Amino acid sequence: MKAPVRVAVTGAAGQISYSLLFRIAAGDMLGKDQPVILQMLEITPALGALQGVAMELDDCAFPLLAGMITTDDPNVAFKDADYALLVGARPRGPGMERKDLLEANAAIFSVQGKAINDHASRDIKVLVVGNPANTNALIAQRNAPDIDPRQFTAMMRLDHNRAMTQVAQKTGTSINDVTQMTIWGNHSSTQYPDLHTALINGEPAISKVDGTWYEETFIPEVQQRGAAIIKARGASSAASAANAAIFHIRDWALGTPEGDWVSMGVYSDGSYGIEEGLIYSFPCVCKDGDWQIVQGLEINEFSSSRMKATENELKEERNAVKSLLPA
Ligand SMILES: NC(=O)c1ccc[n+]([C@@H]2O[C@H](COP(=O)([O-])OP(=O)(O)OC[C@H]3O[C@@H](n4cnc5c(N)ncnc54)[C@H](O)[C@@H]3O)[C@@H](O)[C@H]2O)c1
Ligand SMILES: O=C(O)C[C@H](O)C(=O)O
Repeated sequence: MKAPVRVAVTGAAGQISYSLLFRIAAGDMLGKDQPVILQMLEITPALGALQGVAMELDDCAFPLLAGMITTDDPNVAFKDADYALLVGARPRGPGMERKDLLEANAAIFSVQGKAINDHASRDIKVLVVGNPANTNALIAQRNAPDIDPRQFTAMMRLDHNRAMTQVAQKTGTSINDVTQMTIWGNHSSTQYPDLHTALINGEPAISKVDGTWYEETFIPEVQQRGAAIIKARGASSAASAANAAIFHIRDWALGTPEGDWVSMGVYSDGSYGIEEGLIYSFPCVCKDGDWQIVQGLEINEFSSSRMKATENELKEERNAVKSLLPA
């Protein structure tokens, strides 16, 4: 058996975590041979509910669950953490855009970035789920100057999975036939789900669908899927969000399948002309616990303008939180 790793999860009494924690403890994220210690953070009033979640985790008798910490202190939650899933933040309600949450949520991520900087493992892998995820990831990253910025990522995997399912259903194929999907940009309604890079059974996906469906149905449906879930369920996505978080960390830690890639919000190095330092979603290949942006994809004029629009939104969001971004 391997030595246990420490996994910090924030918002641990919330609805996403109610699915996420149990799957981490079951080994779905880091493998069936990797024991985990869960370090669960909540706000003080939610500690009672968090205790109930910890009791349920106990009652599962998970062989891989090597320990648990419940706390309202970020310095305790992130102590020596090897992984951090930053879920704790307010979700949006009907009629809101995710960036409307910036005011309520941004400060959480500066505090947590500092705590990660001061207490976490130097090799920590951070995934920000709380919305607006990309800009919250930027805030956490900028408040953790002693940690490599490449270790802060934002969750785009739910959008990636949504896009794969939409195109598989449209073309009467299986999810297993779809590869090389790409979501560019922000986890928001400006994101650009790009079918030009995707393949269905090894052939260009764009050649299997008509252009009107692509532009007028596929793109807006993927962009608006979060809002559609809120409308249908009366609450934002939870189990599918937890699943996307599991897939994101699993692939980052254990690698992406040969010949395929995933979409991750990562620190831009200027690839594809996207401003350096933004947390922007790119197609990424993961290997040996590291990610690389897929290079050399052909970008047509349509794609280029969509990629720019979502980049511009990220710049605006960054501007709105500049007081939380140390120089
Ligand atoms: N990136 C994505 O694809 C994606 C998908 C789904 C949801 N989300 C976002 O994830 C976030 C959580 O969603 P949810 O449905 O679990 O919400 P929720 O309200 O059910 O749970 C959030 C939890 O976070 C806790 N919390 C608040 N401030 C905290 C802090 N400073 N430290 C620790 N915990 C804190 C709350 O007490 C609550 O228990 C929301 O912002 C939502 O919009 C993102
Ligand atoms: O849409 C939301 O606000 C929740 C989440 O980001 C989602 O995409 O389902």
